Amino acid sequence: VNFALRIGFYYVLCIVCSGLTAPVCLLVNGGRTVKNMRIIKTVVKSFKYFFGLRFEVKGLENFEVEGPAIIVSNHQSILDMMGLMEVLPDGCVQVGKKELMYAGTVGLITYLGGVIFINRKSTTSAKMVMAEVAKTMIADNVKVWVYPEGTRNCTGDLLPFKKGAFHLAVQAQVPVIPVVYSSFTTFYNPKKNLFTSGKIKVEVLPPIETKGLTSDNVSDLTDRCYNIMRETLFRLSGRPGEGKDSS
Ligand SMILES: CCCCCCCCCCCCCCCC(=O)SCCNC(=O)CCNC(=O)[C@H](O)C(C)(C)COP(=O)(O)OP(=O)(O)OC[C@H]1O[C@@H](n2cnc3c(N)ncnc32)[C@H](O)[C@@H]1OP(=O)(O)O
Ligand SMILES: CCCCCCCC/C=C\CCCCCCCC(=O)OC[C@@H](O)COP(=O)(O)O
Repeated sequence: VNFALRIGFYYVLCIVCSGLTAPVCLLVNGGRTVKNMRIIKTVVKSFKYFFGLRFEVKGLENFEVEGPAIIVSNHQSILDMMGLMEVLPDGCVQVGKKELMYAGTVGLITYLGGVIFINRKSTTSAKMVMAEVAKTMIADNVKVWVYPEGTRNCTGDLLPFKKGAFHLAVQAQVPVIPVVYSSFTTFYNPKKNLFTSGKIKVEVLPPIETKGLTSDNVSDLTDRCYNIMRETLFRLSGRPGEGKDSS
């Protein structure tokens, strides 16, 4: 019951705050633009106090690359939105599933914030959207945040990475910046109805350059990021190597 109440409250908070923030975004910035993320971020950063969550962030200076970049991070839960806003650099949009667009006021606020919507069921259309993004991120100087696991996963390990983020980085010839959040399993587990207060360690890792790489190198780049992020996840979560073989 406690779990349902807390998660329910989170949903209500998201829906109500989106409804209140949307008109502010419209008044200040006039429509769909990444500038709205600053406003959204300010609102969302207060959410953690309601749930007793603390963030310990390291490596923020690694976001200070010149020009655009692809940011990749692990995706555990809808609660990630708080962790996202905790560190989100200016001028950064996220790639999200298109279903989010229809989530009422939350859909509206993600639209206004400039979230790039993709249809995960159609590789062809997702690739087309991503190719377009590769061009516009240079022109508009924006960073793009992608969850390369492609779905939520709260097992304490990483799912295999989808390659979209890395194709994007190579096509735009921009660095990849990995961000890792420690495992939520000690304080959040929907299967066990667990959702207590807790501490989340966040580490922004050094940028990985892609200058000169071609589509032939995408698989290697993906594996490299995966391995670095998995090691970091285990280190931050204090469970070195547990789960699968680390190969
Ligand atoms: C005030 C209150 C506010 C409250 C509220 C605020 C909220 C304000 C924040 C919102 C925050 C949102 C956060 C959302 C979070 C999600 O919604 S996460 C879910 C959606 N995101 C993703 O899925 C991103 C990751 N996925 C990808 O990048 C995937 O690669 C794609 C593009 C979807 C394609 O998927 P796929 O076909 O399943 O996968 P994949 O195996 O990668 O590709 C198949 C083949 O195509 C190739 N390929 C893939 N992409 C490309 C490409 N671009 N070019 C060429 N080839 C390609 C691959 O290499 C592969 O070929 P092989 O190498 O196997 O030969
Ligand atoms: C017409 C009224 C409809 C009302 C519907 C209201 C729904 C309100 C929904 C959401 C409140 C929480 C918003 C947090 C946004 C975070 C986005 C997110 O983390 O999405 C999950 C997605 O990345 C992964 O998708 P799957 O794990 O594959 O699934």
